[in-house]
Amino acid sequence: MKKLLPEALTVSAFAPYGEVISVDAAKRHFSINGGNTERYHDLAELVPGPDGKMIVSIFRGQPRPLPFAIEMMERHPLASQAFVPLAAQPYLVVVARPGPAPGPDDLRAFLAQPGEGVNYAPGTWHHPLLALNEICDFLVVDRSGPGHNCDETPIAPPVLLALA
Ligand SMILES: NC(=O)N[C@@H](O)C(=O)O
Ligand code: NI
Repeated sequence: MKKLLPEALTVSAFAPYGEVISVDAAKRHFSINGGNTERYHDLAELVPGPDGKMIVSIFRGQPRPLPFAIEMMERHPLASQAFVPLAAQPYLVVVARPGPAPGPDDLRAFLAQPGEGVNYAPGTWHHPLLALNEICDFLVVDRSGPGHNCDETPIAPPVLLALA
């Protein structure tokens, strides 16, 4: 089974798939509230899609055992989907570029640190939430609206996601 090792999550590396949501990723930040607060501004392109609206949810993810077989990927063709970790644990992100269904060689993995969120652009292939180490909560911003917004595809043969 092909092994997939994660790389560090950076703005440039993740650019084909969406945005990184973090203080360090901010293009613009400025002081507000009389100097009490710094605003890290406009971090992600939220796309609700046709007749949709963006909603905020919390996903409580069970930790995934590693190594973990990546057997499927999904995409949301109509809208973006953002995950922001609320726990002090790293997590894994496995993605492939928007477009035709990916094969085992098209996958990339990133190790996201606490404080680093991701926003999947519409159509970005990704594996469902991959929490690590303990039950972790994530704030999720994604679409509510009519129509089909989740395609799944098998990854065959599966790819073995590991940290080393
Ligand atoms: N099903 C669902 O809402 N979650 C997935 O889209 C995911 O990316 O975890
Ligand atoms: Ni998803």
